[in-house]
Amino acid sequence: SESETLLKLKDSLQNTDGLTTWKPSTSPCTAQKPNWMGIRCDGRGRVWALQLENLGLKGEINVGLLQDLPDLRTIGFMNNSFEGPLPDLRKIIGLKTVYLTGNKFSGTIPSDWFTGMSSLKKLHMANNQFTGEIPKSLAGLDKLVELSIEGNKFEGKIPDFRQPRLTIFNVSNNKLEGEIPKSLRKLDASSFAGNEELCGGPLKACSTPSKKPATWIIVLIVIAVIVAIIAIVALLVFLLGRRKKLSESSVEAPPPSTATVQNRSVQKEPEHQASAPGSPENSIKGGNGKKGEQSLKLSFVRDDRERFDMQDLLRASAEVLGSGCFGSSYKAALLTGPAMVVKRYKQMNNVGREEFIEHMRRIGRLGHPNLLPLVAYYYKKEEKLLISDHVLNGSLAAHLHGNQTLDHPSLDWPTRLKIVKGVAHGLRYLYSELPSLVAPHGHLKSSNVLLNESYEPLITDYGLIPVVNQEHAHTLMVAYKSPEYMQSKRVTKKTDVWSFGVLILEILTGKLPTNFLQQGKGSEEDLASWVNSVPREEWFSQVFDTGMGAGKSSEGEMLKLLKIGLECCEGEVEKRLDLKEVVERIEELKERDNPGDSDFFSTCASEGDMTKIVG
Ligand SMILES: Nc1ncnc2c1ncn2[C@@H]1O[C@H](COP(=O)(O)OP(=O)(O)OP(=O)(O)O)[C@@H](O)[C@H]1O
Repeated sequence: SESETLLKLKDSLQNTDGLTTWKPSTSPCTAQKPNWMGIRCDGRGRVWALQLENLGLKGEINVGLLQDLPDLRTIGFMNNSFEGPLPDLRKIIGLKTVYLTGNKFSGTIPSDWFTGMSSLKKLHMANNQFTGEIPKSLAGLDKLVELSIEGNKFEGKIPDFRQPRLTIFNVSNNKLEGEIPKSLRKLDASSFAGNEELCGGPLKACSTPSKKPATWIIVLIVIAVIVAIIAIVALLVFLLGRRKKLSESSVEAPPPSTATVQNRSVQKEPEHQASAPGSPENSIKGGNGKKGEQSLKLSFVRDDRERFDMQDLLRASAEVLGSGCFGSSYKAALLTGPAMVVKRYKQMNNVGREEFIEHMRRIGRLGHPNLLPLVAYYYKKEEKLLISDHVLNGSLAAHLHGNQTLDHPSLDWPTRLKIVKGVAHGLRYLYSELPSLVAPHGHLKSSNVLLNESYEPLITDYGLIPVVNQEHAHTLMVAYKSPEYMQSKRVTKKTDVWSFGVLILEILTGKLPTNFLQQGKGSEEDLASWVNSVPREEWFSQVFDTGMGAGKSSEGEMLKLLKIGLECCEGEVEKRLDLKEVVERIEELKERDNPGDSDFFSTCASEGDMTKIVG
C-alpha cells in the first residue's frame, strides 16, 4: 500500500523527526485530504505530491520505492541535507515537478539524463554542488516551463533552450562560459549573472574579431532607422485618430454606472479614469446581444454562493476602490444581492488556461474565518477578473494611515491585537492547505488585510504567485521584496513570515513601510531598522503609535508583540522564526499584562532581553 511504501521511505532516511504524523496505523490520505505531513492527495485519494522541505532530511532518496506511488507527480525535497548524485527520478513515470533546491547534491549529470522525462515541467535544483555541463537533454523537454539551477558549479556552454513557454530560467552563479544562445538572449541579465566567462545577449558582448562596418553602411542604417521612426509615428497618429472616431460613434453598452467614484486606497494614486470591468477599454463586451452574453461567463468556485452573472455586475453601480500593482478594484453593488468586489488582473499568464482554472478551484476550496473567499473568476487571455465579497470596513491600511475622524477613530490596542491574531490564524491555515507553494501568501501587506463589521481581519490576494507573470511578480509582489530575495534571489517558506513581521511593526507603529516595499531600496531603511535605531527608553513615546491609546497595563504585551515583529524581520532566513513558532507566540499574547508583570519594562525587558530585541 502507499502507506507501507512511504513508511519504508521514512525508514530509509535520517533525521525524520519532522515526520511524526507518518504512523503505521494511519494512511497518508483519507479521501482527498492528507493525513501525513508533507503529503498532497489527489481526487482518487492517492499521493500526488511529496513536499518534504526544510526538515534537515539526510540519506539516500530511494526512487525505487517512489515508483510504487502511481499518481506521484511532484517531488519536493528543498532545503534538506541530501548529498551525492542526482537521484534517478527518471524511474518515476509522469513526474511533472521536481524541487531539490538547497541540498548538497553533487557530481556530473550525463548529457542524455533527462531524455524521456517528457512530462517534466518544473525543475528546481539551485544551490547544490552539481558539476560538469548542463545536460543537453534538458533543452529537449517540450513541456519545460521552469528551470532553476543557479548556485551550482555547472560549466561549459549553455545548451540551446528553445521551449517557448520557459518562464523561469536561472543559471546564474555557475562556471558557465561562451556565448548565450540566441533563444535566451531576451532574458534578464540576472538569469546569467555570476558566470564570468559568459557573454552575449544581456551580458557584455563576446569579443569576436571586430569587423568595422564601412561608413556608408552606418549612414544607410541611420537613414533607415529615421525613416522607420517617421513611419511608425505616422501610423500611430492615424490609428489614434481612427480609434477616437470609433469610440465617439461606439454603441457599446456603458460600464457599470459610476454613481459614486471615490478612492479609498491610501497608498496609491486614484484611478478615476480607469474603466470599470465590462467597459470598452476592457474589451469585455457588455452588450445586450447574445454573443456578448455568451462571452461573459463567470466561473463560480464555491457551491455555497448565490449565482449572478456578468450582466448583473455590469448593471450594478460601481465604485473604484483603488488600483494596486495588478490592476484596479471596483465595488459593484448588485441590484438584488450583496456588494461584490471585482479585481482586474492583467499580468496573470504564467500558466495556461487549464492550470489557471485548476489553481482557481484550489483557491476556491479554501475556507477559513480569516481568509476572504474567492467567489468567482472570469478568464480571458489578456485579463482575468477575480470576484469576492465587499468587506465592510475596508482595508487595514486605510485604518492605519487614513484620516482619523470621530466616525473613524484610530484602531485601539485590543483591536490591533485581534487583527494580528486573525492574520496569524489565516496564515497558518494557508500554510497547511497550500504546502506546495513556497510562499503560500506571497503578497501580504496592510492593503490586503480587510476588516469586517467586527474588525475581524480577512486576508486577501493570497496564493497568487504561481499564476502571476514571473517578471511582474518579481518586480511587484511583496515576497520578492524580502531580504532573501534581494540578497540571493530566493523565496523560502519563511518569506511570508518576514512580510508578517513588517505588517506587525506597521500595526504597532502606525508607520508606512513603503521604504523597503519600493524595489531596489536597501534594507537599511526598513521599518525594523528604524525601530532598532530608536533608543529603547523612547520606544513608548516614539515607536508605538499613540493612537492605540493603550495604558501602562498593556505595555508588556505590546512590547512582546514588537519583539515578535522584529524577530520575523530577521534578515538571515536561518535565524528567522518559522510560522509555527510565530503563531504560537502570538497566541500567548493578551490584551493586558498579568498583574505580576506590571513592572514589565524593568523586569522582563531587562538589559539582556532588550539587547536580544535590538541585536
Ligand atoms: N473585498 C474588498 N472589500 C473592501 N475593500 C477592498 C476589497 N478588496 C480590495 N479592497 C481595497 O481596495 C483598494 C484597492 O485594492 P487592490 O487589491 O486593487 O490594490 P492593493 O491592495 O492596494 O494592491 P495590490 O494590487 O498590490 O494587492 C485597497 O485599498 C483594498 O484594501
